[in-house]
Amino acid sequence: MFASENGLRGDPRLKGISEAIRVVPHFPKPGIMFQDITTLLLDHKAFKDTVDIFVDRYRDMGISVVAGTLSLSLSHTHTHTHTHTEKDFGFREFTIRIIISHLVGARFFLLSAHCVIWYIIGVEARGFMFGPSIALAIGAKFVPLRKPKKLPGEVISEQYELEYGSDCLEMHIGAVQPGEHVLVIDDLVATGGTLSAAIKLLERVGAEVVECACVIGLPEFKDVMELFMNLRSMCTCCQFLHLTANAPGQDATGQCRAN
Ligand SMILES: O=P(O)(O)OC[C@H]1O[C@H](OP(=O)(O)OP(=O)(O)O)[C@H](O)[C@@H]1O
Ligand SMILES: Nc1ncnc2[nH]cnc12
Repeated sequence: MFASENGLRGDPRLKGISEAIRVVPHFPKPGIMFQDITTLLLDHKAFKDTVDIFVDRYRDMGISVVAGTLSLSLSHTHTHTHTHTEKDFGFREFTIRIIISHLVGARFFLLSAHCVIWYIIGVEARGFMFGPSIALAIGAKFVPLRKPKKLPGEVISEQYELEYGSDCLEMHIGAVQPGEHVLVIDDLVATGGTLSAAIKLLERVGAEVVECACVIGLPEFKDVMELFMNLRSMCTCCQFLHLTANAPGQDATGQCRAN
């Protein structure tokens, strides 16, 4: 599983994070087991631990140092190749990673590549709850991807399908420049449609999507792999939590269980 693959095995933070996420059955429509991270936000320790896991990851990649010299000019950018180790998340070659994560039922998804991140991209609305904290901590900029008609400036749009409908993401033109390296943050990946749309949007403006990271992944959505494989950016899906929406041991009040 992701935790053991990525140096988080036995990490005491995982249980607290897992238990702080509520599952609300049949919301927003019958049959959906809604993973509610608002209860995580009420738990200071669990919330901080969640952000810290992301920050630890990117700090280990030296991103805070590079972000300190962040420049919109490509000529001033220091880019390095980062070789992931088992210790710092254990990322392997893309295809292998996808297969492994799906075999174990991935719950924490992280799309990976090998360079320095300049921008954190948050997906409305729940990506905004984690993205800015991570961006501040590692010294990166934060760019919001918003739902339609929310951004006042000129935008580019990308439509996508959701577990319970369809939607559209928009980003200000000029918010990210061609060649810039970005990290996409969201709370959860289900079908992968939202993250795929985010990546496509960023690719259309010439950005390099270094990674996408979510707190929760729903392993029952197998087609997420195919979606990511069709993208230009390097992507993978991994887990550090094991929260199963309708598994035994989870009651109707929405209590989750850890690995
Ligand atoms: O992997 P997917 O199938 O695309 O689903 C995941 C997305 O769904 C949820 O957002 P939602 O669209 O419900 O919007 P919200 O954050 O505004 O509630 C969640 O926060 C992710 O962004
Ligand atoms: N089951 C779920 N819980 C919370 N957010 C979601 N977005 C898509 N599916 C979801």
